[in-house]
Amino acid sequence: MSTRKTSLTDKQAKNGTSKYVLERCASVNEYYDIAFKVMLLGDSSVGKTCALVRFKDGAFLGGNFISTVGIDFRNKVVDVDNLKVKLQIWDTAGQERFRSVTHAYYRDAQALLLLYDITSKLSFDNIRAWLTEIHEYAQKDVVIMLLGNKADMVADRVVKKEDGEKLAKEYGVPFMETSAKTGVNVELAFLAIAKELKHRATQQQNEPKFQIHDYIESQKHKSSCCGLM
Ligand SMILES: Nc1nc2c(ncn2[C@@H]2O[C@H](COP(=O)(O)OP(=O)(O)OP(=O)(O)O)[C@@H](O)[C@H]2O)c(=O)[nH]1
Repeated sequence: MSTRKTSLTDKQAKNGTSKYVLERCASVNEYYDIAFKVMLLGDSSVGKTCALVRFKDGAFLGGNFISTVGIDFRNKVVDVDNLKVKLQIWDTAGQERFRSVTHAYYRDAQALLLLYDITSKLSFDNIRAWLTEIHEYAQKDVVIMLLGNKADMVADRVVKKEDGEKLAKEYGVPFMETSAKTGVNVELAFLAIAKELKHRATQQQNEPKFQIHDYIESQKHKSSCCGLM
């Protein structure tokens, strides 16, 4: 965990602010009913940190790219069916040299958001290797969601949306395309995960199972008027 400070400092330096540290202290005391650990995974530069900052702060970290060092986390409490659900979201370094550090955190995670970059074929091709790693190190019943990020970069797209859908179907995981830059589907991805985890933890025997795929589709359609996809 000695690496966490380094990555925070790097990203703060980029923003010229130390507000993240203050926010983190405040959020430690924020009231919640139930908490879950979520991890962001995927190749370096696919947009894991930006997706987290978009969800947490509603902002986009543009400018020069500074790679995460090791692992870092941020908390966010969301309302799910009148319960306060705290998501402790771990932002991992995509670079190969930090893999052994991040492996140690897999086992505690209840959900994994696995990202690729729609403008990078390599990041998409590497998803299979990430899934192999997940099956090796994560809990058997971990919730996995596949995200094709940078959906705003239409002109540079090299991975078709249908290819993302096909891969997700093959592994039986939910999928959507996101943009940390415009915010498209970022909140929906985290909320769908929060709902799935909350339902798993509190579900009564006679209650119908929460269907994450159906939820995502219904929300996407509901929001299509407002720029979501
Ligand atoms: N256009 C666009 N750029 C993005 C998006 N998400 C991230 N970026 C840019 O992509 C670069 C990498 O983003 P990061 O969030 O730092 O990537 P990361 O996956 O955390 O990378 P590592 O920390 O090395 O694992 C940065 O220059 C971001 O500004 C997006 O949705 N759209």
